[in-house]
Amino acid sequence: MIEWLALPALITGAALIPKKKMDEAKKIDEIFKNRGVCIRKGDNLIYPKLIEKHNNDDKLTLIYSLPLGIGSDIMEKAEKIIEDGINRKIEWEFDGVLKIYIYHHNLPEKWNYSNDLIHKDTWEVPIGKHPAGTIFHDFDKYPHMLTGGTTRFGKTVFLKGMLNSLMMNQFEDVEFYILDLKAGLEFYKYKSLPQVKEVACDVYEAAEVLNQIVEDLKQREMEFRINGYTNIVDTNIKKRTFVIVDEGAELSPDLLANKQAKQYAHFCQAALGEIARIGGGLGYRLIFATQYPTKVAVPMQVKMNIVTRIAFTIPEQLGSRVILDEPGAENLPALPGRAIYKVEKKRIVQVPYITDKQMFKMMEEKYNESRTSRDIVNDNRQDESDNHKTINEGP
Ligand SMILES: Nc1ncnc2c1ncn2[C@@H]1O[C@H](COP(=O)(O)OP(=O)(O)OP(=O)(O)O)[C@@H](O)[C@H]1O
Repeated sequence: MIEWLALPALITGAALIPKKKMDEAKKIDEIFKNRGVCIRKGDNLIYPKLIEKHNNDDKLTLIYSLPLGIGSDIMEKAEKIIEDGINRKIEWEFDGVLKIYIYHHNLPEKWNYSNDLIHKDTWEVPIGKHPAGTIFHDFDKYPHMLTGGTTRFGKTVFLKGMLNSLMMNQFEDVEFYILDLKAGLEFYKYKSLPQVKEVACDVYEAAEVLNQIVEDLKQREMEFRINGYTNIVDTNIKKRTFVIVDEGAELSPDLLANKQAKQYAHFCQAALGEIARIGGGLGYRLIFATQYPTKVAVPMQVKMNIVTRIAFTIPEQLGSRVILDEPGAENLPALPGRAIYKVEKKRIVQVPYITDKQMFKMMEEKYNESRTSRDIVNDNRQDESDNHKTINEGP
């Protein structure tokens, strides 16, 4: 009797033993098999081969050797499938071997801009939180930036965050020209800041401002030539000039109906191309943003000279290719501030959130601080001039 009962008990016991969770590497192997990510050699199918596996506090890194004939393009197709299969976002890169990164911690859905993001006296601005830490972009290393994404996913907040960081970092040495082609609704309010030289609100004003910038650029180029300078970062010149374009598509002749506006737009695109092409070494930094990431909205000359790309959520893979030169942004979750930052490699980040109110408050504090320190400097100058006077007026 006891023996008779023992068998079902064993079976029930076996059913209660939890199944061993399939680990990520095994799941990915399975996905490669199920999706036929392989090449055929005779009767054999050869799949990507896991050659190394590292696990640390931040992430699991899986390194695969790929059989000849399979390139990084397989990941363009497999990325989303792997993410669905392991239920986590992944990052990957290919440098002879395929590296897949699976982070242990998820990104926050929102986090606020704060004072500790200010890197005083540098040209570094926070881009966003990444599972491995906060990522900063150095405008002296990579002078220009192209950003795109569907409306309402955080481009403007991102641009404002950068404006704020640059102001806080380099209060005395930064200047801005802003082409706010959404009728000035976002940036015109910053026009009274001494650092903001001009805010253009339509294609005609933009052409005027860009004309001025191109003139200055030529002048600066001549000065550099005379002095034998090749790049501003190797000189003592501290000033940097940022040209921010928010809604670059408004400068696309193909998207404008009015004949005269088209002509101005042609000029604007050519001028922006020139800034992107030669401005970097001369201290000009172009930030070009658009919510219509199409070939006509992003001039070729601009795109070709911008290494740094930031894509917010974009519905079509085509749009991701315009901004990043590869797919990915179409797979981002529909969260404002979630973006792919690409320079050297792609990283998914959550951009810090900042409001106009917070910016005005920080800027006001900064003005008060700089006025106080300027008053102190002026007091010293007073002493010096008094000394000077005394000497001049001596017997
Ligand atoms: N980094 C962020 N974190 C959390 N929420 C954000 C973030 N950025 C933007 N948002 C939210 O998304 C809304 C839209 O952001 P934003 O105006 O920057 O979008 P946009 O892409 O510039 O849109 P549009 O092109 O229509 O101006 C904001 O009002 C805010 O509520």
